[in-house]
Amino acid sequence: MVELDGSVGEGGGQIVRSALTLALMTGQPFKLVNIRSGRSRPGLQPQHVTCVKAAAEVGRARFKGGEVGSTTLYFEPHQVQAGQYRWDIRTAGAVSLVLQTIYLPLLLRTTQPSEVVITGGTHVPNAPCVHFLQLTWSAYLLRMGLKVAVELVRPGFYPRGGGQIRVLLEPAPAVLPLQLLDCPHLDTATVWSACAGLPRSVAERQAQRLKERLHAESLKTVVQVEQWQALSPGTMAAVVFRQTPVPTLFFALGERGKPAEAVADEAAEEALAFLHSQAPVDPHSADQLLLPLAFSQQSSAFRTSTITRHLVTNAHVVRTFLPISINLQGEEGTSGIVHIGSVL
Ligand SMILES: Nc1ncnc2c1ncn2[C@@H]1O[C@H](COP(=O)(O)OP(=O)(O)OP(=O)(O)O)[C@@H](O)[C@H]1O
Repeated sequence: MVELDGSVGEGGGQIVRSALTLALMTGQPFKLVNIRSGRSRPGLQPQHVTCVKAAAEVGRARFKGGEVGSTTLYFEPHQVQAGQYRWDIRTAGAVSLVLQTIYLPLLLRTTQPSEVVITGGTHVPNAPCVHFLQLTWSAYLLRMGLKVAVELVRPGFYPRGGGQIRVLLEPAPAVLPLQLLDCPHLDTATVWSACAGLPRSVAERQAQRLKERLHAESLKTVVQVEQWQALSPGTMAAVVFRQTPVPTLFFALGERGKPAEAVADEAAEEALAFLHSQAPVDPHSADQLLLPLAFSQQSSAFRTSTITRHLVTNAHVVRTFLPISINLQGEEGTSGIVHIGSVL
C-alpha cells in the first residue's frame, strides 16, 4: 500500500486528486493522511468527495474515509471501466478538477470511448475554467495523442454552481512525449469578456480595460463580449494568446465589490507575466502535464514561466507511485525546465 502525507508541499486538494489518478493508473492502493491540513477548512470538501466517488466508480474501487471533512482516505482500485458517467458536486466545486482526476485512466486503461457529464462550478477560483480546458488543456492533450472533447452545457458560478460540462473521451494506445523548450510564437491575442445575471456594461468595461492593457504592449487584439445565463451571477475576463505550441488562456472572475477594471487587471497581469517570460508553457499547464507525461514510454522536457509549489508537490506524488525521474531545473517561483524520464 502506498502511504502519502497530504500536508507536504502545497498541501491541498491536488494531492488527493493525483493520488486517485495514480492509483487507478497503476492499480496500487493508497492511504493518504493529513488531507488539506494547512487549509482553513481541512479535510475533504464536496469537490474532493466527488473526485473520490468518481474515481471509485470509474475504477470499481473500494474506499474508506471519503466523506466531507475526512482527513484520512484509504483507496483500493480494481478495474477501470469505460462508460457513461454523471456526477453532481452539488456546490460550486470545480467540475474541471473532477474531470482531471479520471480522464487519464478512461483514456489509457480502457478500449471503449466514455462520456462524462459533471455538474457544479465551471468558472470558480483556483481551478481551470471550462474554456481553459477547451483551448489550452485539450490542445496539450492532443499533442500527446490524447483526444478529449469538452462541451460547456451551461456556466456555473459561486455560490450556487449548477454549471455543467459534457466530455467525450477516446481511448488511446499511448502518450506521446513533449519537447517544448523554444520560445512561443504569438499570432493574435483575444480579449474575451462575459457576464451572467449582470448588465452587459460590466463585461464591456472588462473588455475595454483588457484591450487597453494589451494595446499598451503593442499587441493586436480581437475582442469578444458575451452575456450568459447562470444560477448565480458572475463575470469572466480572459486573455487568449493564439500561439504555438499551444493557445494559452488566462482568466479572472468577478466578485461582489470588485470593480470590472480590477477583474480585467488581474487577468492581464497573469497573462502579461507569462508573455514577458517567453516560456512556452504556463504555470497551470505545467503542473497538469506531469501526470500524462509520466506515462509516456519516452522522456519529455518543457520550459515553464514559473515553477509553482503545485508543480513541485505533484512531482513528489508522482514519484511516490512510479519509479520515474522528474527533475525540476530552477527555483520555485522562477522560470525553469521540467525533465520527465520514462517509467524505469
Ligand atoms: N487560472 C487557472 N487556470 C488554469 N488552471 C488553474 C487556474 N487556477 C488553478 N488552476 C489549477 O487548478 C488546480 C488547483 O489545485 P488545488 O490543489 O489548489 O485545488 P483545490 O482542490 O481547490 O485545493 P485546496 O482548496 O486544497 O487548495 C491546479 O492544477 C492548478 O494548476
